[in-house]
Amino acid sequence: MSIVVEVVVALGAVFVVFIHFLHVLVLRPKSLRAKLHRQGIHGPSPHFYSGNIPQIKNLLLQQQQQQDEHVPVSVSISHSWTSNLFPHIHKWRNQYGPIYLFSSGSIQWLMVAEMVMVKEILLNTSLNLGKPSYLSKDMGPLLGQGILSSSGPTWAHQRKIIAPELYLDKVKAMVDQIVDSTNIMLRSWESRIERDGVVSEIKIDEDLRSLSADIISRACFGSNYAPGKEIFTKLRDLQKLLSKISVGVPGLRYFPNKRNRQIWRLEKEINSNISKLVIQRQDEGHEQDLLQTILEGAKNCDGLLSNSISRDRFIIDNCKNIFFAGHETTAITASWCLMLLAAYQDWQDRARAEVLEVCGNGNLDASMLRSMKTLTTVIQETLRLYPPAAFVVRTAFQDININGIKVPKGMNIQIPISILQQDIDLWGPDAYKFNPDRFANGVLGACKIPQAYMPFGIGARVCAGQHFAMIELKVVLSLILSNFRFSLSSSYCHSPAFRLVIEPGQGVVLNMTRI
Ligand code: HEM
Repeated sequence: MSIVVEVVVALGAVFVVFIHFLHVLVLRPKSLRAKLHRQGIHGPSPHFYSGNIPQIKNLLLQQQQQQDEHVPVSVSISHSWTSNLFPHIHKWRNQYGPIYLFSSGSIQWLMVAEMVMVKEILLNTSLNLGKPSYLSKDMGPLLGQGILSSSGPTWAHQRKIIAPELYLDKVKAMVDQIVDSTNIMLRSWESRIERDGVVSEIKIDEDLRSLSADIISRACFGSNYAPGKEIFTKLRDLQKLLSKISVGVPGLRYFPNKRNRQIWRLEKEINSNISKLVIQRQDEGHEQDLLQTILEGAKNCDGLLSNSISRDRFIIDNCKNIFFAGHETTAITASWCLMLLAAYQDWQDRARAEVLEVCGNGNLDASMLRSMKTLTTVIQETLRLYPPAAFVVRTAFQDININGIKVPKGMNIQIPISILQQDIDLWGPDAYKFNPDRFANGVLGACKIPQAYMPFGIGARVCAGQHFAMIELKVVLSLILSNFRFSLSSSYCHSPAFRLVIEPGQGVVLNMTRI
């Protein structure tokens, strides 16, 4: 009798799992797609389990092979890299128009590369559009339910607590700290140049990542920044492991294979290290850094937040979110900027002349940064051609009408920042050229539709750390420019790569001399 019961229970469990997968992989996707097909929106046919991922991988492989055959070995710097990294978007946009459907496993996407609709989506202030749930599920070990991945009232509450701390006034006070951190890196470059003679070949990426981790650790953890930086090193390893997992394919993160075991171990260690810092902080009293802001915000969690996330999750996840959002993005932008300034010596000279004029022989301070107009346009143009975040994503939490299209509840939306920022119709025939002058009169003068410039996103969920990032970039770049002259090394290979962010695939190698 008991065996019969066990068999019935087991069959029941199998049936429930089967129904769940049937719903997630077949019925729900079919129904979502059908609702958009009826409105004339189409796309490539997906496989029921892996969606269009195999087609995407094939197109990437073909693109890679073509490149290997045709591109001369000599260094060539073309800024029109999006067709190499996202050949599927170019192909399907030509085939199905700027608004089309595709699927990555269980996730159904509406690709939107049409500005009227993009504006309506990003400027929409209702809480019916939010972040897709795969961010907190597949990217859970990294993002959890923090500000980056949450939606609705939970997000609104977190934004209110965290964002003001990242705004301009607070960051201004940090300029001295950013200068101190940068000077440590510059002294190490100087010693290398002295050791090598006059010129040193320096691969800058790791140094800039370490610098950026140092800066964000100080902002986040104040004088506890050394253990904070250790946490960030582990988070970087976690990010690397997670970037290899295809999001949306059910179950991939739960197989007990070597990679997943590493992910689980790192997640546990990071969470417990942050908790230790928090406990230490409660014993020791406090300073007004970002962790303190998050801790004080957590005290007021009882209302809105506690229904959806616990106090501990709020603290841990948001520390991880700040790292993820602010560390890699800023370091990579600095790498791209230096690569471009090395490739375009006239711009390097112009930017350096401005920095020297603004700073004179004195120390850099916050008030000087506003006068660095040329450097600002160089950073803006870098972020246009090489935005670290390639896409902005949203999910419809309710059926929602966007510019006449009824987007059904559960549909995800992807907006290709990098492709819109290089669109000839929006930016003119020199869209693929490096021309910081286009920003001489601000974003309004640079593009037919200014909202098409969105390296930091636009609207309610615009990057909370954009001022922080711009200040950090200006300080770091102006200190480098005023201390060194640099050109691209012959070993530099221009190969933008997409690994959660758009980064120099083989790093940036510069020949550096002291001024
Ligand atoms: C060049 C550097 C950076 C770039 C290109 C960048 C870009 C972005 C983008 C595209 C978004 C998503 C916007 C959206 O979904 O609509 C975002 C969100 C965010 N970023 Fe940044 N970011 C940078 C630096 C930073 C820094 C330094 C910090 C913190 C210190 C930061 C904190 C955040 C936060 C907290 C959010 C979430 C905002 C929300 O959802 O309300 N970012 N960023």
